[in-house]
Amino acid sequence: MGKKIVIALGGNALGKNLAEQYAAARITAKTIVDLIEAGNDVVVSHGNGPQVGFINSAISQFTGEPFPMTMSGAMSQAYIGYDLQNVLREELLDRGIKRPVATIVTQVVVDSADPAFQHPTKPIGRFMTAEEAEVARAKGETVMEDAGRGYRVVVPSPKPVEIVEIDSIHTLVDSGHIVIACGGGGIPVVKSGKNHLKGVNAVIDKDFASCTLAQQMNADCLIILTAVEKVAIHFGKENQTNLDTITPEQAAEYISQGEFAPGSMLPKVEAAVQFVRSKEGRYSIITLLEKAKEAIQGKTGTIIR
Ligand SMILES: Nc1ncnc2c1ncn2[C@@H]1O[C@H](COP(=O)(O)OP(=O)(O)O)[C@@H](O)[C@H]1O
Ligand SMILES: NC(=O)OP(=O)(O)O
Repeated sequence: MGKKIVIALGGNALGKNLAEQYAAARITAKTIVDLIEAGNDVVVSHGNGPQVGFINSAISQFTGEPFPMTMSGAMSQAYIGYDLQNVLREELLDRGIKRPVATIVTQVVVDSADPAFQHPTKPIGRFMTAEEAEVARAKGETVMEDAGRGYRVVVPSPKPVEIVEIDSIHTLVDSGHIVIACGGGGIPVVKSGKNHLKGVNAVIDKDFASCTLAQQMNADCLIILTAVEKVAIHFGKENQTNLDTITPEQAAEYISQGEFAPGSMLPKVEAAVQFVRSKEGRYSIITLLEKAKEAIQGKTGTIIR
């Protein structure tokens, strides 16, 4: 019997420009359709770290005033979703599979008292040199080093509490649609007044939002696709050791030893552990975009179960 799988695509793994995004989306589409062809139910989510930063700084520069992060997030869901739904549609049709594909603009409720609002950790936009980082700091941005790859602006990243459009996602999935949802972790909103949802200036981590989505969908497996084939301990050092299959307890131990960089690998491993612990039999895979098919066959990737 097929499995229910939530696949989370990394924003950095989707490339730095439209051509790279399209190329990455095509590779992903093949993997996803392989899974669908094998009888699995697949729901897709994606990151937007680089993209939400590009959109926000471009529009803020153009208008001369700060542009809401929520609008930037919504735009990133639309243009990444557009690429993904098109490549998925084409790959499905090429293989003679008739399944509608749709992207849902998704809002995710966060807690306005989440301490994350006081401690920005989510890297967005492009990678900067140390000199560029100083210029950004002087303009009032919070900037952090990102996993040995350069400096990036960081924004608050509250935890997801509730997916607003979850009923629509269920309805579409139950009627056979391939759904792309919770892009960029979802547009962060807080409940305000009786029925109002107010956008907040933050970027939710898509790994945590995908974990929430996977739990709400009662998925068997959460696959997080990124720019490395395996999670490593002593990452970037001479004694780097890649991890194959680990238990959630081992993963938690490595987390407590500070093995995973905050804002990049840490949320992925934390989300994977949270998903695996949420119900007996659930497992999670972290691997490279183009290795997803092999990883699902147990041939590569880091499997947490
Ligand atoms: N312990 C680790 N093992 C593997 N990769 C790590 C580790 N710590 C940090 N990284 C970095 O994290 C990156 C994945 O995070 P990120 O680029 O933020 O993900 P996304 O693909 O979701 O945008 C990897 O490409 C790698 O550079
Ligand atoms: N929103 C988010 O988590 O994006 P990345 O996957 O690009 O970091």
